[in-house]
Amino acid sequence: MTQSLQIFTSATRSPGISLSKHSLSKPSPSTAAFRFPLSFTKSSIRASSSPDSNPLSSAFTSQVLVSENGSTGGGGALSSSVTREFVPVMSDSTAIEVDTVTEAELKENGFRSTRRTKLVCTIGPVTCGFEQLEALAVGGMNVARINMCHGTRDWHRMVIERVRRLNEEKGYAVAIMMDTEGSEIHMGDLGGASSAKAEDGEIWTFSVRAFDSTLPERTINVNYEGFAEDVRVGDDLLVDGGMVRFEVIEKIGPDVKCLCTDPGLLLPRANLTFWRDGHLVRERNAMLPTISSKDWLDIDFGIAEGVDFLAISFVKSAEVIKHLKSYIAARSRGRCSDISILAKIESLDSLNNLEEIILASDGAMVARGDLGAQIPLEQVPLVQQKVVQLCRQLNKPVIVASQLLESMIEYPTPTRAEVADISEAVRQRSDALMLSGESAMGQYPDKALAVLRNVSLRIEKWWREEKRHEPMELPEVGSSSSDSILEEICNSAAKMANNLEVDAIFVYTKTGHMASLLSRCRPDCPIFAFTETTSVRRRLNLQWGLIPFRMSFSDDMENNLNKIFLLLKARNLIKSGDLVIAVSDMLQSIQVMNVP
Ligand SMILES: Nc1ncnc2c1ncn2[C@@H]1O[C@H](COP(=O)(O)OP(=O)(O)O)[C@@H](O)[C@H]1O
Ligand SMILES: C=C(OP(=O)(O)O)C(=O)O
Ligand SMILES: [K+]
Ligand SMILES: [Mg+2]
Repeated sequence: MTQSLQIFTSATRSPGISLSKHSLSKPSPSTAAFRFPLSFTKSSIRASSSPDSNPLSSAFTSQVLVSENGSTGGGGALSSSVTREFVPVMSDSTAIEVDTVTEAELKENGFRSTRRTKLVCTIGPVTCGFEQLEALAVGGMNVARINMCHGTRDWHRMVIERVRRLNEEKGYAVAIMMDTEGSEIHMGDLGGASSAKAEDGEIWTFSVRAFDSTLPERTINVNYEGFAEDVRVGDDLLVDGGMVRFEVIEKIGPDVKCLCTDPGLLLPRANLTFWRDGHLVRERNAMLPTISSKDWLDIDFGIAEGVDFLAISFVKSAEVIKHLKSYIAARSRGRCSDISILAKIESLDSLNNLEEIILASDGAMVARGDLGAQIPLEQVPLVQQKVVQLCRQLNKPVIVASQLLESMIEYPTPTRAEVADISEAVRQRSDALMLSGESAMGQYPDKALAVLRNVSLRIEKWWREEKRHEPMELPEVGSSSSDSILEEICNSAAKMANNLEVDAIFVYTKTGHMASLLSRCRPDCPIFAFTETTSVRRRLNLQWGLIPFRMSFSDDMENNLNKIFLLLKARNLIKSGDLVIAVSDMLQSIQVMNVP
């Protein structure tokens, strides 16, 4: 017996939330008889293939006629034949885009245990191949990050193209995040070496001189011309926030002689900070622009390549984000909503302007690597907690980044402390976790990703089992009355979903806004977000609990629902009797219903 309770708000007609109609109605699948392409395993295709000029899609798709009662005909068995092998092809307007991993996860574990925390992988030399990228996608990568500190633009373009191809051919929605270099002080390349060991008591030269061929022994290039002027004898020079430590002992023109006091491995282009009397010296950094001239060229490159996220390093104020946003809007003539700007919280200045910066941005990253070089290490966990909480209140996605599994760059198993650190980030309900060196140049990128995945799943399960609905205040984020209505609908829908223990929330969202408002509530069930645009689908992939689908839909909510039920049932992603709540930003309503 399928019943649906529809609660309509009549906001478009009268202001405020008034429940003008309560109706019990039966969704009518009989209205939805239409053709749509579904994907099949190779074996089932031979029975019925469709004419298609694309050799790939014709090899993998078939036209299926959905009859009035929702059963399928002409295509062979659907349920058991859908495996990870098939390739979804989405040229038809009545198809639905979902990736094979989501599909397999939903089938294997059911709605409740799909992963809610999203995973970001930095792509580097060990993961830039197509097969390696695919392995990461299969392992749960939601966002691929390219770091403009490293590699050439051609290399980055190649990675972007491969991720695109993966999405197109395999139905993934892996988003691309480009991370700017920023203009803080850092070392140069180590003359081609992948690392150099600095031993206790050794004397190294840090120099702003340009060396034409090979670097002299124990010499490090510094990218910032004022370096030798700015440091003083007696200063502490920290590489990568203290991974290696030197004391300045002598200045000779452009050369600064330093004594190694804490030995360690120097990595190419590592960040440099200097400290005097226990304080970070940052006058000069404060004068450097957040976005350097090289960063602007990289940003142009990112816009041209159509990346989904730009992560801006060493953001100090909201102004730079606002400026960048208007630049992008002008550059892309109105298509500005296609790129989200993430502020990296990694400098002392960003902490002083935290709320303004997050408000101006589309999301934030707790970039613990550099942050730990700018504030005492013991403060980093508290800053993380604060940023994660603030982002959720302001409805901005937040990523926790750096050193989550640092030991796995070299070893196949994580330390217990690393597992505890990941658990804490998941427990804080951050939207996403990020791998850096672990996936860019480590020996076990897939294993590291599996650790993130498994720890996320375990902690999320614990949350649900313990029914730990945190009493977090979610303040209003919008300014207009229609914003308030949407927020109330989402807050109520999420609460109803928890109380009624529904299987999933369905949201139809054009811009993604309503999906993010639901995600902010962190409900117990997953949120199926249906959107019409591929780029919105990709961007939603960074947000907690959202399973993004792309399909075209009409203004008729009931039609949309029936279409979705048919499509998802045909793929065995939902079944008759499942309880769902549906909301939409086109029609301000909350519907509770059993899948017919
Ligand atoms: N595109 C790339 N090419 C080569 N190496 C890379 C690339 N991206 C990242 N790496 C390697 O992975 C390490 C960790 O990446 P990440 O944390 O993003 O950079 P960083 O250490 O500069 O902050 C880098 O130090 C570098 O050795
Ligand atoms: C993510 C960070 O930035 P990057 O890797 O670009 O230094 C960080 O500092 O933690
Ligand atoms: K960077
Ligand atoms: Mg950084």
